[in-house]
Amino acid sequence: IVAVEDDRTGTSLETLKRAIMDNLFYLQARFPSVASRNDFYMALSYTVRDRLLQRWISTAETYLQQGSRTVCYFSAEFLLGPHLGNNLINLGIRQEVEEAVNELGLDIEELLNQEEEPGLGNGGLGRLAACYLDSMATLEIPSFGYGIRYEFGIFDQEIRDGWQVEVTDRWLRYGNPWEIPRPEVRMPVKFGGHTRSYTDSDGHYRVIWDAHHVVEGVAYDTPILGYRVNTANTLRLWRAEAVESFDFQAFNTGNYYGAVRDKITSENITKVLYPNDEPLQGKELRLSQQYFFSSSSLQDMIRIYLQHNPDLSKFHQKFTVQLNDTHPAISVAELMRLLVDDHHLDWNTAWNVTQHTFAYTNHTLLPEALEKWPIALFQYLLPRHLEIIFEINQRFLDQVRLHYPGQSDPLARLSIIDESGERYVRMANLACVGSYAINGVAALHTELLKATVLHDFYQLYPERFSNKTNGVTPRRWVVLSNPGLTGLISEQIGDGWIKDLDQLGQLEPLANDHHFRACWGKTKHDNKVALAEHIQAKTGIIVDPNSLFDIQVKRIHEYKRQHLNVLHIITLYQQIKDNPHLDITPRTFIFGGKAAPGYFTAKLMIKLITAVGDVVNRDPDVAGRLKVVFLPDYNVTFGQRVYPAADLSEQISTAGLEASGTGNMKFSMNGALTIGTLDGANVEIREEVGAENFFLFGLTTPEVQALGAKGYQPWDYIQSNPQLKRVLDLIASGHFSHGDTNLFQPLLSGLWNQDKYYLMADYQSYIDCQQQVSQAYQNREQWLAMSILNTARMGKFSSDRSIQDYCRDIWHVSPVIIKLNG
Ligand SMILES: CCc1ccc([C@H](C)CC(=O)N[C@@H]2O[C@H](CO)[C@@H](O)[C@H](O)[C@H]2O)cc1
Repeated sequence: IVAVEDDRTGTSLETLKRAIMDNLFYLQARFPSVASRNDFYMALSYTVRDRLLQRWISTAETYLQQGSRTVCYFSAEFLLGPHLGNNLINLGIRQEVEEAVNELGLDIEELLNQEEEPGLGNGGLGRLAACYLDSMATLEIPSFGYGIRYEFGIFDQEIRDGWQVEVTDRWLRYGNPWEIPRPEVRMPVKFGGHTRSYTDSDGHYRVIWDAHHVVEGVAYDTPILGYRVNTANTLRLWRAEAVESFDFQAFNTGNYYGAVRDKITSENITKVLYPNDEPLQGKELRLSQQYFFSSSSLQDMIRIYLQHNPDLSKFHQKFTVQLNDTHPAISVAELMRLLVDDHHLDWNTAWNVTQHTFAYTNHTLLPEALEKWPIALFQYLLPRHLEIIFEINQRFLDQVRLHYPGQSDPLARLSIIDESGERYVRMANLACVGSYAINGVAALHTELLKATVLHDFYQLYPERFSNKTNGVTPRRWVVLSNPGLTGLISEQIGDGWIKDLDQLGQLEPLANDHHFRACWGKTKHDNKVALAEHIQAKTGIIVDPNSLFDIQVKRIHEYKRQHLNVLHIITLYQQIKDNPHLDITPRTFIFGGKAAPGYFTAKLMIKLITAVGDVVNRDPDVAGRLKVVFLPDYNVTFGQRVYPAADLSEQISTAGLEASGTGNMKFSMNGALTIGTLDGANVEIREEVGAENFFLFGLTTPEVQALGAKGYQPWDYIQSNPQLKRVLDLIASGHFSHGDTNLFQPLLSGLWNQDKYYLMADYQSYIDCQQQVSQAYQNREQWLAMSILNTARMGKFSSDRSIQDYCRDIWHVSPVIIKLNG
């Protein structure tokens, strides 16, 4: 008897081919000859989705049955990246599907590139959330991701005449096969209005919130499949809908706008992601977005909880919530409101539940990124929460007063309310007061948190503080991005490393193996050739894959110092102009990154990069030995192309300012060597790979602080360094701006006068270090050995290790093994 495989779950060649064609027919209502590439992409995606649904449903069922303790990851951003390729890897059916697609006369790469990536995040914070979802599922941890389903994600970036231009990201225009709408999961979210209090029949003090308007949060679920496990967790993203999407009365009176006003204003809440990656803009809509998803998520958790437990005083034993920075910190006040006002718990019980539910992760030390909201805005938008925050703060300060008898300063600093000048609600303080655990994202960052911005809280609650160094998922960032390297590694040590990254250590001895080094080098070269083709296709610039690929990709920000990188390029350029026969290591400088639309200096930095590129790339003296490329629209798909092709990873932020960095980990895992400062996770990468395999330069954090304290004069460094002066003068001369001496004035005067990020102080050390890099690159065997050792020693930086740390030290949650039913 020929066993006929189930069309929905079978993975044999014939079954897959039939399933793809069935989905093209029954879901896309298309037959092959008229079907578009998107039709085939959709048909394939549904075919793959079918094969993870069984896991998804079995997982949900098991969690319900077992009532497992569950982690909820609250994040305003999830930078997921394209799903199809990742799900093929995690299901372990990449080969089978590629064969089926080929037999149908289609090209899997084309179909993979058809997917619009869900750009529901800005940068590091959003991508970390996505890596953590992958690891929580792979480690079989019962968990939910909760966030916002923005209709428009991070803008698409185009470069026109060297300048960034933002283009709306209509990622949903062709539909999204990876989400399941849950129209019945709707949560009412109130805004504005007033509160009134009364004493109820049992003499309890009760508060009613008469809201100005109500918006409904509607759930959209995306399966998050683990790697080679049966677990598929859920990412629940909320979309805002009007309670009444059409007002017939208004319509009948001919007030057509009135008829849809509610619909428009409500839906505006989840219309678009705020494209800022550090600088704060106290916009009302931003606070509305934060409250909207925090409230919808907490209401949903209480709904799920009450299905099995009537007693909410034990809510924190079932659920724990990780606050991804302060963006969801309003949740602390919202859980109190839900427990006290809606479920009539007494204040102390509710506070005990709240404090044992939340844990807070800080991702930045930049003062301008620490969120604080004007009291007036709170009064207007969230009047009941303001009352609750005042009550929380009063009770908190009563405690603090015991700790600091007669001292007002610590109280003023610790208070959730900033009383100086216009009054604000400090969201980091609310998060710290309302959480049982507080962590930074790299060892240095956590120490700086304890010593600076959260020092007072550390004094008060030292036991709550811990470090949780970031990590990245090796599934997307090695297996999916770098199949060549994956094959080479697994050939040598098996594929256990994909779920246990410390096994990469077994590669160490091979660093001394000439043949393995050659294979390693070839893999890297093949990736560089592929990237070179992509660069030519996207920008028309021809780059030499034999040159050193020196890459800096991350959000554009002065503290990340992309402009210091440019100073190095101009230094090399001048050396060549001075002596065209100079023996220089040919380099290709590749940049990528978006600037927040309102961040003028960052946009000018992009223009500087493209302007210098235009001149250097065409200069006959340079003769192609230096190439400068700004590759537009840096996103997850872009990252998957660029990390495997790098020789040198630029991690050159001012010491003390990059909380961790995660690109640094992705580069090193793919065999790139790092040039960097002792900042963020660079410190730990250097510890793991060995100082001899890391190109270190620049001031340390204490040195930066000391220089700042004693009064930093950037001009002193320029005066005493002719090479540096010549570089700045060349920019000022208009050499890179068609003679326009004004264009880069704002950048130059910032460096001459203030140089807030110590570029002048670090310039010479950086240049000297880059010289060492060029020399090292000349010694191919040595470079390959260093590259192999970098990858071999990256075990610590798997997001699986990070999540295991959170489970052990903060969440106290254990894996639940899923058995597939039916
Ligand atoms: C209010 C606007 C705003 C938006 C996003 C943010 C994020 C915290 C910025 C961010 O992405 N931080 C990065 O987080 C990464 C993950 O932990 C770290 O690796 C980076 O060092 C940090 O800059 C701050 C302020």
